[in-house]
Amino acid sequence: MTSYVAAIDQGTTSTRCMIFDHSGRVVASDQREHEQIFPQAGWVEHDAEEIWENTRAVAGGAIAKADLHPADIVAVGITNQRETALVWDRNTGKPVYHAIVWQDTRTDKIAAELGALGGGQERYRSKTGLPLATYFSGPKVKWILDNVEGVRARAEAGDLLFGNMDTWVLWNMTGGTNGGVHVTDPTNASRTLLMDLDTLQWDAEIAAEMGIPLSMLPEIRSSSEEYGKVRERGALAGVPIAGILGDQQAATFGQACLSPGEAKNTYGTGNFMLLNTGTEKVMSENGLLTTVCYKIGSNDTVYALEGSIAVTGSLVQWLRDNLGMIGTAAEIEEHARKVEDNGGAYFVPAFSGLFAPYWRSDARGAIVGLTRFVNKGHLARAVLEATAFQSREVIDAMNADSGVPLKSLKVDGGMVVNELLMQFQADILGVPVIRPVVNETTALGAAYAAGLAVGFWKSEDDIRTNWAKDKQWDPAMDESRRESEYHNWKKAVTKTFDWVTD
Ligand SMILES: Nc1ncnc2c1ncn2[C@@H]1O[C@H](COP(=O)(O)OP(=O)(O)O)[C@@H](O)[C@H]1O
Ligand SMILES: O=P(O)(O)OC[C@H](O)CO
Repeated sequence: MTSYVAAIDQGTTSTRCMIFDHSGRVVASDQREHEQIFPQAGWVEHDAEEIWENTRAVAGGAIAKADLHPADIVAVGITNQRETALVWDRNTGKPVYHAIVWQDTRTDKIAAELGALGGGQERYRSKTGLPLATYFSGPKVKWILDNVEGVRARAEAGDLLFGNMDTWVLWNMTGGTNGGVHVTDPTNASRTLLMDLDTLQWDAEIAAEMGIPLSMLPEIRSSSEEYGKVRERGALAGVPIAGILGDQQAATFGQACLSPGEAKNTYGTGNFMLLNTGTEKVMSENGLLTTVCYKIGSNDTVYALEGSIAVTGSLVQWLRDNLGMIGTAAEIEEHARKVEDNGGAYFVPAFSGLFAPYWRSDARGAIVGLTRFVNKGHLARAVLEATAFQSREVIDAMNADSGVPLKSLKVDGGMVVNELLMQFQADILGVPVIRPVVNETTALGAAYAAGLAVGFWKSEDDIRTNWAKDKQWDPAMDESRRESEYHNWKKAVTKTFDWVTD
């Protein structure tokens, strides 16, 4: 009998279930989008119950499309949008508030107040690897406890649970109020500002400073081991859930970046570049994050440096949904191809402030360099180029932190079908850009973590063997143009600073 591994990919815009065979090939997949809720400027929420409903639907959908029985699936892995924070009642299974999404900036004041206790934005960096910014989960949980009526008392009474979306999906898949497992993995926990990067345990002192009861926090287990089995009524009934990786770490694993010095860049809602630094924890001096890359069972923890960019693909969505300038995301390339260059226009999408390498929550988006000459094609180019310029900035930071210049870049994610963007990325970096055959590296990485735990794949060598190149773009821009374009971009970025002054 042929066996398979399934992965649930709970992303920012949609939830997918994918089924993989032993060669890492996609056998079937199903996907559902969920609503993006914007209650006010800077706030972004998700309805966690809708997400759980979608998770059940796509698990059933993928199994049906593949015409398989749960007994054909040897393990399931979970991967997820990271940092997005949810608090729910362990007795009823009901969230006390929507999930607060990673892009949400409402915790700006909380971050500033915590920083004022001493050490400013760097207060928790030595323990957690992270700057004190709106991006991470801890302050989002504090906001819920401080602002939703009656919630703090319920949390202190031990009735409430916190989780990122991995934990919410796992708890529900393993039975919810009927014996649900309340667990996370170190890649997700390393995005909360609450986990000590050395011990891989919650830091009681930081949790106390944020007023978060330890009883709410999930147990931190490895990224690859059996946490429990899918509840009997589920589409994957009885299948062991055996892998959890935050989506960007999952993509790093799925891209076979398994040795120190190997890196990938994922182009989705935002962009996330991760460089495997091995068992060494490198502390950035250039605005990058230090994060857990993966921890496979009882093996040593592998760390990564990460350059997180909040807005890349979501800028294309914004053009489509808010401006109606394009009908589909793919149309942006058609418009961009009608012109030779950006016509002098630069679009800095600081919609959630700026993440790496700036960490400026006071920044807001700007289009600069406009003249009467600029047309729709130039703007389309400026939108795509923004992704490539932002990626160059994090790669420069990575080169500076690691001391080893990147020789080539492995890419994946929804935007890498855009050929113009990929060529411009190679041009502006001056190194080749390489796309793998299986672009669904996020789900694949979670499947690998689960499959390794149950012996479906024997070792990381199987992952290396399965990886194959699909396409490569080589730099074709001359050095002086590359540097002058990049110089203009850097100047454009400075125009977004100091916008939010309250
Ligand atoms: N042809 C394209 N050109 C540019 N951007 C695209 C294209 N197709 C999809 N995208 C963008 O890719 C993103 C979706 O990528 P995906 O990896 O599925 O995202 P996520 O996992 O973050 O939900 C969307 O933001 C969309 O705007
Ligand atoms: O869901 P994605 O692919 O947009 O990824 C979101 C990241 O995990 C946020 O840190």
